Amino acid sequence: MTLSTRTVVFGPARLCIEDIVALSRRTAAARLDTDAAFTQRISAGAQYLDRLLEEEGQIYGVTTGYGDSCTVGIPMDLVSELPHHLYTYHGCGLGEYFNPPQTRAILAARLASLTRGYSGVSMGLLQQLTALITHDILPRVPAEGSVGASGDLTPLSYVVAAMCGERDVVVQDELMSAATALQAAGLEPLRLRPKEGLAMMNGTAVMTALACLAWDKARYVSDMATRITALAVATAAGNAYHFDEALFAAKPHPGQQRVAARLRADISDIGSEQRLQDRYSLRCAPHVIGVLEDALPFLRSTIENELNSANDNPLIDPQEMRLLHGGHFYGGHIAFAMDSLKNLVANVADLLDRQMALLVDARYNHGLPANLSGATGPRAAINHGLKALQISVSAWTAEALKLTMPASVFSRSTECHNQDKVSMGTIAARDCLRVLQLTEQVLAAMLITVRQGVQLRAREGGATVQLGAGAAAFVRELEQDIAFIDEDVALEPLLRQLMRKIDGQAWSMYDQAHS
Ligand SMILES: N[C@@H](Cc1ccc(O)cc1)C(=O)O
Repeated sequence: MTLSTRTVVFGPARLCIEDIVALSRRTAAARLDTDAAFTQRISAGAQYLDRLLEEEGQIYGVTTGYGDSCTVGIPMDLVSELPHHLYTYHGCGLGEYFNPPQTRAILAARLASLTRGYSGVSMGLLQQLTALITHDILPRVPAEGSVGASGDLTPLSYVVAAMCGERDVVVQDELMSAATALQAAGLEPLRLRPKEGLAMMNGTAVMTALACLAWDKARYVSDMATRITALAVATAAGNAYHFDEALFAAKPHPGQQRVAARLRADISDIGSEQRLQDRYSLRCAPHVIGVLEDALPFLRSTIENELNSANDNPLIDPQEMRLLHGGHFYGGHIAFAMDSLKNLVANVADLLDRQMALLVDARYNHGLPANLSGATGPRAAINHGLKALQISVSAWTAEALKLTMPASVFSRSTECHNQDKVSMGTIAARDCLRVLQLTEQVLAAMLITVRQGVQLRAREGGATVQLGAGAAAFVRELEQDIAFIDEDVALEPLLRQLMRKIDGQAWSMYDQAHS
């Protein structure tokens, strides 16, 4: 495992999506801020809570039961056991487990919230959570069971349980008990102080972590879809003038203008158009990808505001010595961000699916062979080129589109009507990641398609556009990975290899100054 020298410092400073992504990929290390003002703030919060307890004030979730059970008083001699009960009875998650990068992002997002200094947790708890990240001890967290509004209670119960030496973790691909992993790393199981169970669980860390990863993937999808569009126009012998600067100056969406500018840099007309106006999947590509591009800065600020928020309950203000009871675990902003993002991304998948439909169809591709098959002579009859790949793209696109139903509108009253309105943000974020995965599959297929198409266009003639330097270099890179297809070949291994490269964002395409 290679950790770069980059370190993400958890303290008062604002974190960004890239910090969480770097921690999830283990290209950065984590540490707590050592500034005295920060450590004093954390200790002051814990001490204030102790004092409140001594005075036997009523503190939700400390001297009361949880949620609707807040009317139940907890006898003082049982207060210390309460936090352990919280994670224990929430140990009812099901479904797939979050993968290692997702789990790392979850740990980091929870730490980001607790280091706002409003949660009344001890320095020891923050250190234990940081230690999980540093030693890459990854709690095994089931993905299902959060309504995303009492926080991600159930999935986060697996994080706090692991910190206490309970349930299972994965360390370097090996499944083991948390107790064994803590011991091997020289860490003591944590004994929770009052309120610490709530502080760990009563927040939006799971959906926020997934949102950071989704945003990062979506930004890359936007770039790749733009570059692929340029190569699709080149393959189809389409027109670059649809992306004219004066044309786009007349419609002032900056993201859409940026996509058009990127297309202009990638392709320029060399005359003799085949068709005065290309079909929408080519001509209106900036109008589809541009919506995603325009939404990204807004979504970033929403996701980062949540990431840098104290999103538990109750909050403890150590400066003003106030206990604030509220509902900051409600993930409405992330639910909206993820419901929106999955819609934007699925529309891009659909755009690319339509482009592929044009390119493989000899009725629309301006003189290229059916299915973009490279076979010639008698062997052309038995070769079917990209026929099946296009069918797969149709399936992946349909599945992505099907998942765009918003999750947030499925709010339902739960927990004896205490949680009578909930965000469903975690479901939205999981849907969004699945839509992204399907869209990346479409991207992988389109890389094969345009790589094949650009060569066929050169072979068949009738080119109407010339590639810019960036696009031409990209085609040369694609040629390293993807062989020209003349004889039929099973494409799954190649698709998987391309998926890995897309996930690793192996190609850098455009200047990122604006997102
Ligand atoms: N989110 C609830 C707390 C809660 C915790 C655990 C539960 O099982 C239910 C509710 C609140 O702060 O009001």
